Amino acid sequence: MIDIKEVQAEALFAKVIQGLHNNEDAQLVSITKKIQTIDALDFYRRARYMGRNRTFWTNSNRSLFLVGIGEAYEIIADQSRFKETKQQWDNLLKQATIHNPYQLPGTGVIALGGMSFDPKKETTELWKHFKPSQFTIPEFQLTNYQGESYYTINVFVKKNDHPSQLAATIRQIEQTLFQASQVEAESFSIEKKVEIDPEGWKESVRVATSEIRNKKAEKIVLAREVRLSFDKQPESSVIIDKLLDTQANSYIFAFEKNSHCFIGATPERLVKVEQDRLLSTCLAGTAPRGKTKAEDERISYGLLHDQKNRQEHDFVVQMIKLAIKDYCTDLVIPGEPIVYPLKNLQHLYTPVTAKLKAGHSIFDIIEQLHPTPAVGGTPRDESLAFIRENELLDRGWYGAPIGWLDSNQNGEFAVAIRSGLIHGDMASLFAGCGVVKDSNPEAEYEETNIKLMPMLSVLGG
Ligand SMILES: C=C(O[C@H]1C=CC=C(C(=O)O)[C@@H]1O)C(=O)O
Ligand SMILES: [Mg+2]
Repeated sequence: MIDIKEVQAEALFAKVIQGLHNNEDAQLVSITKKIQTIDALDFYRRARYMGRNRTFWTNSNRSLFLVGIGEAYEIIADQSRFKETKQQWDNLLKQATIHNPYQLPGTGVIALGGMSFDPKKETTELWKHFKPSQFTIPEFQLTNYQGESYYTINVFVKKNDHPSQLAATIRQIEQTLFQASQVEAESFSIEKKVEIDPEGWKESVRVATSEIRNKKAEKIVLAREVRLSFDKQPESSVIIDKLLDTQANSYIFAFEKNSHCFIGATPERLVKVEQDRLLSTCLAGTAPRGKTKAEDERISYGLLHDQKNRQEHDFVVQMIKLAIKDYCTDLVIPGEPIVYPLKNLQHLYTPVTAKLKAGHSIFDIIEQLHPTPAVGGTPRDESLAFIRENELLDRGWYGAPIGWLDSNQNGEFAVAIRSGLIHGDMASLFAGCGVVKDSNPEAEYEETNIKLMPMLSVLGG
């Protein structure tokens, strides 16, 4: 990795091209500069008609926004996807020329992407554009970190590229990206809403409960799908806008792949790493919000003292503790959960902090953690086998790690729940819940209904 201080894009392209030996040789050039603060969603909106995929990401306290436009490079992996993604990323960085004087988390070259929930489950037509592991190094990237904007261009330069042509193309695209134009967002409305086999789903909850009572597993998370059709294809920027307005305390994300867009507002952090500081979260156990303050307090007190929900939560705490202990020191996990309030529901929440041991990366942690019992179950293999066989849907990227990493040991991944896939003028929304020995199919069904609300309400349902 070459780090340089002062740059002119065209001169830098020329220098890098000169250093390439043959036609197969290529190298990533990444240039970051600080710019006047601009709105992340505006930047995303302006790229709408560029014929490039867009990515949007913001963390739950809105201290970081990332927008990626296009693909300068893609890292795709299937088998051994954690190790392979890490290796491809390291190789790319080793050869890259990077100009980033700021070194703040999320600035400079980043990879943004996600994974499928279960690579062993056959991919259906619905998720054909989303790979088992797929990370994009965007061509154009905006990082808003603590209210300041940083702009990055990434170019994968080849031997027979022309520096002046590359620079001219970039300038042309930047005219659109930085032009203060008001892109009118057209509204859309739902024409049809279909729940995919709710009775069949309740039956699968019944079967899971009896497996658990027969000691085949302790917890199994089962998800279901609701399919919507619209009068026209919903534009993702409209949905993001509404999610930003309504879903505080949640990560908001969108990954476009051709005419498909995976989008949502998840409250669940999988892992955040800043240098060697590690944060993870146990989030499981659910209740609705109250209509008045008094009712809300009564419900959260009830949630904190409810045996069934505490058990659901505790499986996650125990698993995360075990999964990361060999990779960390200074591990701190409080003995009691607290309540994490969201707009439509509240969860049991236990924060996890630790120090990542030298030599380990965020990918090692994701590999250990995914899937936690908040989206898979306990024990992992048995619950996954049950889901693979009995669940009535292809989860695709739902329930899986999504996030970003930079070239300075920083990164953050969330668990992609409270989400849906927009495909043409249709959307598939997903919600699941933790089935334990005392689960009641009707109550679990109601729980998935409130988990569908964040997405349903912004889509007009
Ligand atoms: C699997 C989902 O939620 C998980 C996260 C928090 C609470 C959960 C629960 O109480 O069942 C689930 O484990 C989902 O929203 O689709
Ligand atoms: Mg639950």
